[in-house]
Amino acid sequence: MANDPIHIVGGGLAGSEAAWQLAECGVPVILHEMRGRRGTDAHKTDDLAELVCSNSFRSDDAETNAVGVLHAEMRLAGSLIMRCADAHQVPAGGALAVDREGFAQAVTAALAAHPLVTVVREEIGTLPPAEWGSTIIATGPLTAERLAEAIRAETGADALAFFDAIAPIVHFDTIDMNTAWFQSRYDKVGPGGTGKDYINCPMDREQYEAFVAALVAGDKTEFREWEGTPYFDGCLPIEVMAERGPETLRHGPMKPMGLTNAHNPTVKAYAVVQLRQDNALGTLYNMVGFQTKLKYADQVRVFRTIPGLENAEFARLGGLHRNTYLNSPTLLDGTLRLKQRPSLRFAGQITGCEGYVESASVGLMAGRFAAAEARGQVVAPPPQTTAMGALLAHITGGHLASDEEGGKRSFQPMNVNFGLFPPVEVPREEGKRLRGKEKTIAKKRAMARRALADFSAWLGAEPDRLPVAAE
Ligand SMILES: Cc1cc2nc3c(=O)[nH]c(=O)nc-3n(C[C@H](O)[C@H](O)[C@H](O)COP(=O)(O)OP(=O)(O)OC[C@H]3O[C@@H](n4cnc5c(N)ncnc54)[C@H](O)[C@@H]3O)c2cc1C
Repeated sequence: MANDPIHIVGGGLAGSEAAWQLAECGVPVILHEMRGRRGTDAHKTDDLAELVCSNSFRSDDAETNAVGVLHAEMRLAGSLIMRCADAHQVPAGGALAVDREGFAQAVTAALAAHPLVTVVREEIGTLPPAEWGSTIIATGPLTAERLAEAIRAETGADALAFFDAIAPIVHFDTIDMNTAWFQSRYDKVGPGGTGKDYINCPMDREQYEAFVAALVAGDKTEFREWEGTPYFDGCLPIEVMAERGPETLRHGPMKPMGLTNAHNPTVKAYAVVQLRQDNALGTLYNMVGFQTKLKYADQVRVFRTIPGLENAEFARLGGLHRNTYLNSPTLLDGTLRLKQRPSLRFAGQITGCEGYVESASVGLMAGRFAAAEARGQVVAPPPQTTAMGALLAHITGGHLASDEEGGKRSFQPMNVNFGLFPPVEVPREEGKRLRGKEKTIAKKRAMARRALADFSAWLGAEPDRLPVAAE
């Protein structure tokens, strides 16, 4: 019922946006935030929606940049986070950067002033009691331990990750398939596979030795205090493996066995880098076993020495940091509810998105879904052609769940990027005229235009129209 309050746990970017969307729909909200009672390893204040690190919401270009499109969609949907970011903008070229204190204080004040929002400062240490009814959990990458344990007990040990060991993800159309080839190791056909499920990039001995030396010499990010958890097997950074000896990688993620170079079958590769399809659309591929702490510039420099990846564009670079997130594609339904307990919805980075804006946008969707449900309306997610829909599809199932080595989890958090959008054709005349980079930009423009048109249509089609930006 719309008069029963909806509880939200966590008043970060996602929880604050979800609370705003609900309240603006006329649904009362109780927002439980522990800061004020206890802190996290990264937050410094008690403000809601505190930015824990950079003060940038990244590119504000809604014509050729996916995060800019996400900004635009959020503004169309009456986002509190975007309204406060716009009001507290500081100069940053094409990026949207904010005065962090002014921004967080504005979000805190707007929620405190809303008659339908009650903020309670307390840590929630268990799963919400049944009497709470519909609840959104938006406790973020640093979810307090007791609640994280309770979520893990409910969902299963493999369902909640505490570490984000990220391998770089490459846009397929930037891989040189005249050098690389499709093949699964030993041509093995896994469930739903074809025996050609991986992209393989070959190296000869000289290339391999130079590559290992570059990894060892590369500039690395140091662990911060709050990341002081030791490495564990299965997500050792690639450069740590390289440091263990020159042959380690050839017997690990770069082993050449069971693979025959389709372009040069008689020459055996000395080592092979494999990439695995990362989204259902086949537009993104991740570098298998390449989780890394190399600094971003060095990742680009060193990984572009891999034959076939000389011109690779990365949808995301690798990293290794503390991050509590769900294996959402198996756990959540299309409107972010826990399948096994639909009164619980999740939002923000804990669902497996990455970044301030993405987290807030998932909060926005969760708030709208919960509001529609409270009002007895049918909930329709935004289409995958929109930035929010593309992100939601990544979170709730638009990825591949297993790999040929036996169904290991492969879901990794991700920023919004055009690789998550279904492909689009540029108008024929334009397509004929353009080449290379210009064509790529034209495609991005077409995706951005389509996203904003479809998002506006989605907003307009919502029953009983949920709030949108002031017209
Ligand atoms: C150290 C660090 C640096 C980051 N830097 C960036 C960056 O520079 N740029 C970027 O785009 N993204 C960054 N991120 C990623 C991510 O975008 C942010 O963490 C973002 O704040 C996530 O939004 P959220 O709402 O999901 O979680 P949060 O903003 O973290 O909000 C979660 C809230 O839940 C509260 N909470 C947790 N457990 C409980 C509980 N049991 N009971 C009650 N309240 C609870 C927390 O106090 C917090 O206020 C960073 C993440 C980390 C960890």
